[in-house]
Amino acid sequence: MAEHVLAIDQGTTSTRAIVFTARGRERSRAQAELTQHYPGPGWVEHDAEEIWQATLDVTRQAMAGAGLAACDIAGIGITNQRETTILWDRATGRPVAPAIVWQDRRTAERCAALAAEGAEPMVRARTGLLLDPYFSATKIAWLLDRTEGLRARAERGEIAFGTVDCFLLWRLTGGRVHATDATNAARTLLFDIHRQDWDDELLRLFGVPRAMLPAVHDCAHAFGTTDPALFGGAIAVRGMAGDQQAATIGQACVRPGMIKSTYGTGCFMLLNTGDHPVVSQNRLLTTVAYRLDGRATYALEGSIFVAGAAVQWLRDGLRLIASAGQTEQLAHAAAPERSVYLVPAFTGLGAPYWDADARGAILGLTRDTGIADIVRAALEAVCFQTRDLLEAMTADGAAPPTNLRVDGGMTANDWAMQFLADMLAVPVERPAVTETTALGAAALAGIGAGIIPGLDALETFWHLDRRYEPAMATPERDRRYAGWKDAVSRVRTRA
Ligand SMILES: Nc1ncnc2c1ncn2[C@@H]1O[C@H](COP(=O)(O)OP(=O)(O)O)[C@@H](O)[C@H]1O
Ligand SMILES: O=P(O)(O)OC[C@H](O)CO
Repeated sequence: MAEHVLAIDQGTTSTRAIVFTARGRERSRAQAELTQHYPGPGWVEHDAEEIWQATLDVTRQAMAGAGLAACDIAGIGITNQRETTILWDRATGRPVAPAIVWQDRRTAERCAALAAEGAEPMVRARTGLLLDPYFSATKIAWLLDRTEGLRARAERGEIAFGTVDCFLLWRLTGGRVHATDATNAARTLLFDIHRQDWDDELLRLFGVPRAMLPAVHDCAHAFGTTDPALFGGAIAVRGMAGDQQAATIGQACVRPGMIKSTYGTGCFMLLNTGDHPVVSQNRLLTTVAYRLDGRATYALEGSIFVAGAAVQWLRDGLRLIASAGQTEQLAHAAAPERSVYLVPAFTGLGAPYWDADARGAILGLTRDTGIADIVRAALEAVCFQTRDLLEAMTADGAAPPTNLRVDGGMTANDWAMQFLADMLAVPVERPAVTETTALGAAALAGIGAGIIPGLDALETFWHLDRRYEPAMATPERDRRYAGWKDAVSRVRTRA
């Protein structure tokens, strides 16, 4: 009997495939970097063909690394960067434009116009989201309106829309299946999270033809089987979830009140609110954490657009550092008395500010400011923003957490994790398996395949690697956070 599951984790900066056992142990992995394209200020694009080729390569490598054939894999789980928008020709399977990435701000004006028309309350009530370029709907409309003849073709059903999960499923199944799951659908601005269905009024508002949309299924579902030519035999695709939702599962945050924060390109904090969709009074998002057996579990989400991306910018943009890992040693070396603040609003500000037009700034520079101070400020900014989110969540009525489970590439940085615990005054816990996103997708596939009994099993998969205890005195913590709030107020374009 096949006793392994394979997770495909298609993130913003890389594509990974990881083979897990039915007990959540990693057997092998493969990874490929993804090229980022910045064709204009605030624009971010990916090449969907590159994403597909990388997915094929890493999947084959991970299977070979574990010495497994297609018949040994009980199911594939797909997890993905969310919201990123791909349109393709159903006849050829080829993308008709570059993928517009979740960070892209090109539709900020359109969102502002819709808000001025008074559309936001209805959009919020049905989707749990806000009118922001982050989500897919205005990106789809932008593509339809900017490419000659595309809207008419979409209306005739010749063009398909999908987030990355959906596009990969289409390609994996040889163009036979056009489907997504409820967590990804919930990020489009077109999906009613209460009725769990696409919404005609939202489709009209955003100008998106229904004929483009995929079917929406539970996260553990028989989505289809891969084209046998791809991996030497057909493999069933049995799990699917957006990456932050998959990380919530992988972190075993499967009971109401449990909370996790993931530090990859951006930072996303999700609080499981059970079968109750909590409406935030503090500009957090209400979203689907997962849907199993037709029942949705909801989450309150705080989304920050730039976390590890600030470290990448220091490395690739400014060339202040040679590697992300160097930031730890430099942060230690920075003089503690210097107060430099870096507001990484490169693509606007996400939760709880939602200011698409804000742009980044570095404040508090003096003649003796050095590279180490700027590096430290970039790491601190991620922690300050996490505190912004936690304060919004507790203001929304969440009980103050007893700990925060963290994961993602940036959590390798011990200095940053200690500062995070200090800033939140909450212990921070890093699990032994930091690939929680992939683990969550693998778990969904394992549940779909019947080799993992259910979400409760995730609790037995979770083991602590390191716990960071808060050590900073309250006045110092408050002084530094007040400095951050002041820095943010300087870049905001609206209250
Ligand atoms: N030791 C480190 N210190 C700080 N940031 C790091 C470190 N290692 C990796 N990162 C950052 O983590 C991010 C990669 O994390 P990952 O979870 O793979 O992201 P994604 O899923 O968004 O592609 C990069 O932005 C990188 O700059
Ligand atoms: O690629 P990540 O891990 O930064 O996640 C991206 C998010 O899903 C965007 O909403």
